[in-house]
Amino acid sequence: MKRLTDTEREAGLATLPAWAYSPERGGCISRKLVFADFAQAFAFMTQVALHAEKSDHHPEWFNVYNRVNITLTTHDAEGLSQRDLAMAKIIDALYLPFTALKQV
Ligand SMILES: C[C@H](O)[C@H](O)[C@H]1CNC2=NC(N)=NC(=O)C2=N1
Repeated sequence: MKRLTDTEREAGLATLPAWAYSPERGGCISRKLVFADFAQAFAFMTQVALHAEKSDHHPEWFNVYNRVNITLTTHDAEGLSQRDLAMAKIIDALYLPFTALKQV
């Protein structure tokens, strides 16, 4: 898997406004998500995990109660690849139904 060029990365990130780019570890993107409670957070993580296993691309993540912080990078590419952008899109889509359930 090829690492994205600066132009490819900028074009890709323009379609992922919730994700922040960091040059750490050759390049990665992260997003922080909030849920109504732990059950909702873990239900979401289960859906992401099933997709990650199917596509052999796995998130680095941190969960405490209703918060999930996710980082995506591609080891083979030593930075950001198309696979990270594809995974970020899926994560955004899977998160959407949970935002409606969030208690404010
Ligand atoms: C051997 C296996 O295919 C690789 O280690 C896969 C597994 N999951 C992965 N996940 C992520 N995020 N980046 C990778 O480069 C990666 N590589």
